[in-house]
Amino acid sequence: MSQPFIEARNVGKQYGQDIILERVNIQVQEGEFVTLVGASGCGKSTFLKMILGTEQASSGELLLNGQAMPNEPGPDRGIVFQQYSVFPHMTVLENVVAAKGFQKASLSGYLFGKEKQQAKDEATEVLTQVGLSHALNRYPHELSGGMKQRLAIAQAVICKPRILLLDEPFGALDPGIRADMHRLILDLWKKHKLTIFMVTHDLKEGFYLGTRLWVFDKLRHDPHAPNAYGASITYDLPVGETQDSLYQEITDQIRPDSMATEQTETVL
Ligand SMILES: Nc1ncnc2c1ncn2[C@@H]1O[C@H](COP(=O)(O)OP(=O)(O)OP(=O)(O)O)[C@@H](O)[C@H]1O
Repeated sequence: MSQPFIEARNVGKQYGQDIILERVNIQVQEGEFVTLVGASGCGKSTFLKMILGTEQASSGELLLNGQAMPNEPGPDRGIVFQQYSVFPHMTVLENVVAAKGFQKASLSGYLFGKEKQQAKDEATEVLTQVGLSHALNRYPHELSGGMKQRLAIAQAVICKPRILLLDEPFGALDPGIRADMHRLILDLWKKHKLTIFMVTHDLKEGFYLGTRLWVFDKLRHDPHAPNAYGASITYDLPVGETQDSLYQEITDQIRPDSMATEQTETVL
């Protein structure tokens, strides 16, 4: 097998005395679509932040192409959060052009002349891909939740990341809109040959969208010291094209408190 694109070797993470993650060992090849599920607070977002470069492992090694993961965000890694992270005072087009500008090395992030026109053309192209070509001149407050999330995705995609990190990106959207977003993300994944890591609280969504599903859970518990042990990846499953029998098996096997109690319905 070729060198993994991303590899975690015995990765652990703690904040002060609290152990969040321990003994995380994984290898991921470029082009995989990994979905991450697990109880609230078990460290899924923390793991994404370590790939993004805004958090570092406390122990072990996290590698990108065999080298230490850069300890700051870079254009090769884009992220979309559940809460819409767009600039409220800019139009849809300006938001995406600005995202491209911040990618530039210039301190101001401003683009000028030919470069700016090129960024506008690229932004228009990406906004067409995410279905927002009719809303280029609207402001975020004039957009629906789904449209805002399409905009946030366009901001990430224009930077041409190789890795796209999605932290519950559809959690705030209603089921009908989520089905549209699923189609969009699968299209972008294929078109741009992305490697995706997506946190979701919806197990069915995780099974449907991913090529691989990770369950984060604690293997060790001390009832007197709940933060003495961290979560690991307790299941690493090939998924995709909803495998109903496997889905049922995992639903039955993972601890009842491993998933959020919130019941969300996924329309597939
Ligand atoms: N900067 C920080 N300093 C201290 N503790 C933190 C910090 N960031 C996260 N934590 C703690 O780390 C634990 C894991 O948080 P994280 O957000 O990774 O969990 P999660 O699995 O993504 O949860 P959720 O599903 O609710 O989003 C939590 O207990 C959280 O309070």
